[in-house]
Amino acid sequence: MTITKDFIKPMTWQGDSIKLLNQQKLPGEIEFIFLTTIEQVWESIHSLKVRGAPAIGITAAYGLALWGLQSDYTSEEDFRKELLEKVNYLVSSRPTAVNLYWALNRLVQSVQAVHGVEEIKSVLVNEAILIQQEDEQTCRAIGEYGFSLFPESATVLTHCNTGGIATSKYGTALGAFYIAKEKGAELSVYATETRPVLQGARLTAWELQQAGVDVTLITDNMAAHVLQSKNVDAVIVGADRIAANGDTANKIGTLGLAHLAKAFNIPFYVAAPFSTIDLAIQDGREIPIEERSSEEITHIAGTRVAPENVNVYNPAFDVTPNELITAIITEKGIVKGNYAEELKRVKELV
Ligand SMILES: CSC[C@H]1O[C@H](OP(=O)(O)O)[C@H](O)[C@@H]1O
Repeated sequence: MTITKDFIKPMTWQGDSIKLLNQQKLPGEIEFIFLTTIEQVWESIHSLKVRGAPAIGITAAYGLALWGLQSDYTSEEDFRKELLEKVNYLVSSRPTAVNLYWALNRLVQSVQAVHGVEEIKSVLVNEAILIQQEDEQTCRAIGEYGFSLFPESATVLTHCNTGGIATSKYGTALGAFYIAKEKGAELSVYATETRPVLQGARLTAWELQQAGVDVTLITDNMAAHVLQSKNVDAVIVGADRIAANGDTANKIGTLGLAHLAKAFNIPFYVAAPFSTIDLAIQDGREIPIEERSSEEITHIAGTRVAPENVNVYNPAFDVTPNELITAIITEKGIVKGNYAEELKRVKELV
């Protein structure tokens, strides 16, 4: 059974708007919104209407292209100057996922040798479309490599949401489960709910259920017990930014899972495209960690569950040191060992 036809496209270029799946409404409602301004794109990324490193990169690229089409510059110099200001504006929506910067920078590079405002506008649109198209094949390849690591009828634990809606299609870590389904392999997945935004409970459980993948939802604080007692064969997670030495920023809670996997001698895999690898930074200490609003923690479904004025710390990501990562699964293969050398070598293949 080929499940790919059933994927919901999380974002679609409409020529004068971006059709976006509003992930804040899932799983109860499948709502599409149409973004018509760069400000709406910024807000959709910041408020997690669209989230997932590759997905926010693609959406930001469409946002920049949309702004270009709507601008009325005659001076190419002025247009280019404002273009860079809009890149910085979009990058400010979320600081951790390097895909946001990677996609926007790719658009800027794509018009370096192009001249004429109208020509530049056209190239920006085409490059953004190309990024989404390429991401589909990239994620499928990651899924194929990820699946190759799992034993027959494996039980796997995953964190947050790294599925088709977090990318252009297939996802990264979840891609392995989709490929398994296509190949008739029956995997069992434990999905952690992933407080505070509940990407696991709301999105991963929903995506895998829709795809007919056996998924069991657990709370984050059950992970140790599950890894200790449920014969889990592997842990696989996504990434938002991977430093040159393999240190990986991912959803808060990932670091704890990596230590638990080590303690229980379970392989710990990171699945990510090369657009998530930032060779410009040497190690995880340089990765900016987004801090989000206290309301994400003090409220559940709009109801206050913590006292007024309580101190809150809400980092959206943590950094897993490379020594806790068994392998990094990319579209160009499975990277192991000396990540500083291997990531650089494999990146040259991309
Ligand atoms: C392929 S999604 C990668 C990554 O993005 C998620 O973060 P967020 O939901 O805040 O955008 C999570 O860390 C995933 O692992």
